[in-house]
Amino acid sequence: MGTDDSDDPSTESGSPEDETGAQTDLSSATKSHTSQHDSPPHVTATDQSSARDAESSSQSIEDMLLEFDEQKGLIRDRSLLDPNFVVEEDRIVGRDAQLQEVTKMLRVALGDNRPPNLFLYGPSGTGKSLITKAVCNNISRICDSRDIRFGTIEVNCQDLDTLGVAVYELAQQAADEAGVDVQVPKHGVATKEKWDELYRIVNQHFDSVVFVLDELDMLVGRRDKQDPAFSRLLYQLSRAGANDELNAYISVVAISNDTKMMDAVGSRAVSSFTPEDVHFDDYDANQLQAILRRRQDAFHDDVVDDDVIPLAAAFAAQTHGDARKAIDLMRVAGELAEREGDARVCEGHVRAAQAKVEKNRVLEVVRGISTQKKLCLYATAAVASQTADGTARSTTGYRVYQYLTDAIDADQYHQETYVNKMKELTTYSLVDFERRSHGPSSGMFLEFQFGERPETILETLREDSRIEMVSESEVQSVVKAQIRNQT
Ligand SMILES: Nc1ncnc2c1ncn2[C@@H]1O[C@H](COP(=O)(O)OP(=O)(O)OP(=O)(O)O)[C@@H](O)[C@H]1O
Repeated sequence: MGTDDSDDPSTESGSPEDETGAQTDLSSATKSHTSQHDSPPHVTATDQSSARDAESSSQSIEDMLLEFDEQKGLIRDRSLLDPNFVVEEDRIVGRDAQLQEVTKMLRVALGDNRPPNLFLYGPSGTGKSLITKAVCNNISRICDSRDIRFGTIEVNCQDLDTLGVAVYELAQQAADEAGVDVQVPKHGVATKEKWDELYRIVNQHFDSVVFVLDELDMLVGRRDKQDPAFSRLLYQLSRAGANDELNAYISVVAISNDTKMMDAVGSRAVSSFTPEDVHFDDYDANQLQAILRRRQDAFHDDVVDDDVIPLAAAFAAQTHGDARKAIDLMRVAGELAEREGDARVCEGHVRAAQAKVEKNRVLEVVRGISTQKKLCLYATAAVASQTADGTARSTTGYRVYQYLTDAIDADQYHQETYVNKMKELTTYSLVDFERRSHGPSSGMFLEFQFGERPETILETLREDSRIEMVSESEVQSVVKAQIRNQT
């Protein structure tokens, strides 16, 4: 097998491989038909397979659908490989401390009291949302038996661009949880009316509510950088909980990947929000293996090779131990094996899945960036691909950037602009940096480190026709020379 480009979303529709395949089948079928007239029927293996191919290409869509439907898949329970599915408690591994802390703090809701506000932070895929949901689900179940009307009102702030949209989303989620309709329109009304609607729903239907604001730092809003929308949301919600606007007990759980998010929260919000912090650290490869093993029954019995889970865990641990990535790799590997009609998921499927997942992620980022940013990224990734520790110094990256811009006759920015463009790319978590100095002679520089393999970034960027023009081997020689010159 190997990397299946037809799985790439950019080639999904119109699948060029399928077209080529169909043409080959048709031409060989015609040839064998003609030869039957000219000479005695001597059926070769090629003829047989051509005939089979010709037959299968005349199969109706319905026949094909039914045939695929009858094929035994490898995946038995897809929900276990879905990142949004809340797994049972016995499938949660390596998060005892956080589970205990969050449970201890939120259990106050069971005694008909107000739980504290929480700030859960740590890298993506480290179980912040899972732990919150698992604890809230349990509280909800017990509250039901005690006649306490408990609700979890959860929003992911990633796709919410203004405070008004976020408040409407909260009202919508509250209404869904209560089984009623929101009575204000989504657009064309002041944010104050949306707040009032949220308070109305909460006051009418709940005794106690936990608001879960996932990826809160992404809610920046348009107004001003000093007082971002997430800060205003925190202020308003936690203040409403403390005064008469909300009768129900309110706790706000803010979740973020950005450990510094609280530094950006304005002083008004800090004084009303005052959360208890819970830190989620990276998983190591062993923990990731344990997480995957407890989901192995997502697959039918005995269809997953022994080396699949260790390899998927090792790939996911390479970046920062992201359980979502590990689970995703298992799912994609399983789906690749199914699509290829293989009887088992094996190491090769995991490697192909890794290439595909990485490439898709990089594609997602690079698709929308300017040529200049692509050149900065390409130069830096080219350096990182040649250093022993996979890092790239900004000073070296800039020289390679200069070479690239000369080679394709593009505008050339100053080093400071190159550095700023690279820094902007850190918001996509594709690249990170640290300020460093290797002694007085080297001066200060930024050291960039990539979240994905630099080779994947280079490969993806070479799909840009301007970058493709530059000789790969020449870039490599320039990079090597520049690395040798590093002091
Ligand atoms: N300790 C764990 N045990 C079992 N599954 C886990 C564990 N931690 C995370 N997962 C699984 O990994 C995936 C991602 O987890 P989750 O969404 O909780 O991460 P997160 O820290 O909230 O990430 P993000 O910051 O990106 O939202 C989910 O499918 C979740 O079920």
